[in-house]
Amino acid sequence: MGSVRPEKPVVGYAARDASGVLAPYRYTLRQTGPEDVLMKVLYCGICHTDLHQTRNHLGMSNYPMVPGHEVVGEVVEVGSDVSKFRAGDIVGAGVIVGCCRNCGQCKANIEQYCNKRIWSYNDVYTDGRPTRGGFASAMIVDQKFVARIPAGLAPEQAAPLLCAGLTVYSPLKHFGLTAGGLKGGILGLGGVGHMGVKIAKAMGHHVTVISSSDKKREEAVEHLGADAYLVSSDEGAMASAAAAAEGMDYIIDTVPVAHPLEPYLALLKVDGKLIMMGVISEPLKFVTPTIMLGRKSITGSFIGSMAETEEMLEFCEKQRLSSTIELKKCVGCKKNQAATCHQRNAFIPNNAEHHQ
Ligand SMILES: NC(=O)C1=CN([C@@H]2O[C@H](COP(=O)(O)OP(=O)(O)OC[C@H]3O[C@@H](n4cnc5c(N)ncnc54)[C@H](OP(=O)(O)O)[C@@H]3O)[C@@H](O)[C@H]2O)C=CC1
Ligand SMILES: O=C/C=C/c1ccc(O)c(O)c1
Ligand SMILES: [Zn+2]
Ligand SMILES: [Zn+2]
Repeated sequence: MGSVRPEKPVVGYAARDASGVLAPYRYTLRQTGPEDVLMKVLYCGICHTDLHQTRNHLGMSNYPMVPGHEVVGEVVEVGSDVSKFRAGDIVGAGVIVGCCRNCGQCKANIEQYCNKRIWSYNDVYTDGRPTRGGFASAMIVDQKFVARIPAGLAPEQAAPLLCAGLTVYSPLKHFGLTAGGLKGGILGLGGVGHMGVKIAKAMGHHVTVISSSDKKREEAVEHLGADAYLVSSDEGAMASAAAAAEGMDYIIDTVPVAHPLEPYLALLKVDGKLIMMGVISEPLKFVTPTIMLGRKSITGSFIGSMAETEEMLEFCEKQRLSSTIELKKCVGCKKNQAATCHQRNAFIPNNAEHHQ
């Protein structure tokens, strides 16, 4: 006998092609299984990966696609084997909603590197259905991939932490870059970059924002608390920074398009790390002396684990860190109440019933 719970009809916003346009799309969620958490979506951040995926930048997009992987919701129903969450809890889900649980990576609690990871959208779930993300009225997620949003974090502020926040927190922890006094660079001041500044500052780092223009100087220095600001096209300023006695311990590179690496490698100190975050499907170039003469590393990192998600959320609560967001009302309900701020967009689909 299967579950007697019915499948839940939902409305989401789907890309039907690579144009980048999203429009209402109706579908059903699977029945709430024993390990499942059904959540009403309250807020969902917009990550540049949503743009890459909806626009088929990676050549792997399947349509219709309901994006969204910075999801905060209220638990509506839990499966029989779920004890950690109950109806009414405020929870979050991110980029990954499944893994094999048996491989070395899964056993080491770095399930984001499992070769059988299941993405929260544009993938196929264990039941053979397409996965659909958080630009929707509701989502069902296995409890392993659900995190509790701490009471001290506003739900809408928490949404971008589930990808952008985690994406910078994880490599700083993994590469041992958490000590106070380190010198860090944040290349690209968008969703991931602005969380990079906040988290690195909270760790006590000296933070330099490296941006493509002068437009975000005030944002970086006055609002986010960056210690220095470099415009990447200002060759004089870049050369002076590279010649500075002490270089940077790390640079978190969030640029989402192909770009030269050598100007940034030049800013690193001996043993410094250029940590690539951007999803770039073209080859990047550099000449080897730029890393050899300083034993520098170019590395990458992919989101973070569920254990790190919980740790990062606690860190943000403790440090009173939040994301900087722009709230957008659901486009479908026509009540456009855009409010406040800069940098990030939050998509608010909890009015999706309006369209049913
Ligand atoms: N590795 C991982 O696990 C993750 C990877 N990503 C990837 O990281 C990248 C950044 O994501 P996110 O921060 O959400 O993106 P945003 O669009 O919010 O920010 C990217 C920033 O890069 C800079 N930039 C420089 N050149 C360009 C360009 N040609 N087009 C757009 N931006 C440019 C801009 O900063 P400025 O104006 O300061 O120059 C911009 O604000 C994406 O490729 C995304 O897919 C995202 C999350 C997780
Ligand atoms: O935003 C989160 C996802 C990041 C991501 C990283 C690497 C990759 O190949 C992707 O398709 C997405
Ligand atoms: Zn993301
Ligand atoms: Zn695995």
